[in-house]
Formats: sequence, structure tokens, C-alpha cells
Amino acid sequence: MTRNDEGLSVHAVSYRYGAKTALDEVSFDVAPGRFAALLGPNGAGKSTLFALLTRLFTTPTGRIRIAGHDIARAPRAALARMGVVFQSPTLDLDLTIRQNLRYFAALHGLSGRDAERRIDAALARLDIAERAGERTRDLNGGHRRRTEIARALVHAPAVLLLDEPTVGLDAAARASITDHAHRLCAEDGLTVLWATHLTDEVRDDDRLVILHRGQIRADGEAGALRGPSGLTDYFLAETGVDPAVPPGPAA
Ligand SMILES: Nc1ncnc2c1ncn2[C@@H]1O[C@H](COP(=O)(O)OP(=O)(O)OP(=O)(O)O)[C@@H](O)[C@H]1O
Repeated sequence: MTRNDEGLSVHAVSYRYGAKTALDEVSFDVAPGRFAALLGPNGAGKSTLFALLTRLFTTPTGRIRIAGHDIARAPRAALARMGVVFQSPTLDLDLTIRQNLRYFAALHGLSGRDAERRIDAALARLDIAERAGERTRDLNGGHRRRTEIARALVHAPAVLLLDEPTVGLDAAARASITDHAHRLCAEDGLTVLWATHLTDEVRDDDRLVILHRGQIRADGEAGALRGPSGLTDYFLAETGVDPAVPPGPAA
């Protein structure tokens, strides 16, 4: 195994906001090419963990490795191998889909034919190639999210992080985005970390990491962990929190 085949590794990571402990000795690994769901109720610490994974915050303790690169010791190499879709949308709504991706490509030092080739491939991957010339303001929420995922792929990351990417989407758009992310693992070998508070976004063969009050409560294959009672009951038993009800078709 080469260093770049290491996927994602989080080891003994803690973080405090003043007296409030948001993460307490969090450790888990995601093997290359695996889809891992990071499931936790509101306030579990998911966004704090994402801030540490993307180096918005630096952790005073523990170690994070992205595709074999330690994020504290080799931040540029680690960030170059990482694609991120943040919880709050970050598209420029006055630009077209292609312009948004082109701008991002330029930030990564990509331009000209190489950039256009990568952009075309990313748009095709998310099934939005035919809409590349449309202003993102005119897209629905699902297509905006797909645009953000395509943008996160332009620099060919090994690890893709998505922080509650389906928030605010209707059921059909949620299913489509979840399916696209799984295909990126199965067909392209990406390592995906998918933060959610919705149990129905987790599939039986996903790796499941349950985070609650800053601590890992469960870690394993979702189907094996949940047993016959189903993931919703399992989650309730592990956390004491009723999982959020997903939005219906009219949401
Ligand atoms: N700036 C802050 N100052 C103090 N406490 C904070 C701050 N940001 C988050 N927290 C607390 O840290 C804990 C973890 O928050 P975090 O936002 O990481 O959780 P989360 O799982 O992402 O929840 P959500 O889904 O609501 O975003 C919570 O108890 C939260 O209240």
C-alpha cells in the first residue's frame, strides 16, 4: 500500500470551545474507496470535526491523515488530496456552473485545456454537463449541490468530505445526491466521509461512525451494527436521541 492509498485517519482528536468539550478523543479510520457515514444528532460535533479535517481549525491534540499526509505536518499535500462540500452552500450564484468550476480550478493552479477537461469530466460524473452554461441562481437545490460536488472533484482528490450535503433538499434530490456519492466510491475509488443526522441516508454496506456529545459511540459496518431492529432504533439506543425525520417530497 502506498501512502496515497491510506484513505482517512483520525486519531485521538479532541477540541474544546473554552470550557465546552466538542470532541473528546475521537478516533476512526476510513479505508480507501469506502463510503463512511458520520452519523450524529445536532450538536454531536460533526461540524467541529469537519473544521479540523479541513484545517479551518487546528487541533491541539491528536492526529489527522488525509491520503497518507499528516494535516498538521504537511497541510498543503493533505489539502491537495481532499475535496470538501461544506454545509453552507458556497457557489457564486451570479456565475454559471462552468464558471464556478473554472474559478475553483484556477485556485488550484489549473487552467486551459487541462482545466476544461477536468471540469467536463466532473460535470459528466454528476450528470449536469448539459446545464454547464446555466447560472447557478436558476438551479434548484439538488442541482446546486451536485454542482458543489462536481467542483470538489476538479482537482482529483482522493478523499471527499461532505458535511450534511442534503440539508434542505427534498426526498428525490436527497436520494440522487446520496446515490452519486456512493457511485464515486464504488466506481472511482474515492474515500468519502458523509456527515448526516438522517439514518435513511446510511446503507447497510456503508461504514458507520456514530458521534454523540463529542464521542464515538459506534464504529463498524452499518448492516452488522444495526442488527434486526433497524438503524433508527439502534441510533436511539446508542444516543438516546430520536433521529431526525427526513423531509417529505413536499419539503
Ligand atoms: N463557537 C462555539 N462556541 C462554543 N460552543 C460551540 C461553538 N461551536 C459549537 N459549539 C458546541 O460544540 C458542540 C459541537 O458542535 P458542532 O456544531 O460541531 O456539532 P454538529 O454535530 O455539527 O451539530 P449541527 O448538526 O447542529 O451543526 C455543540 O455542543 C455546540 O453547541
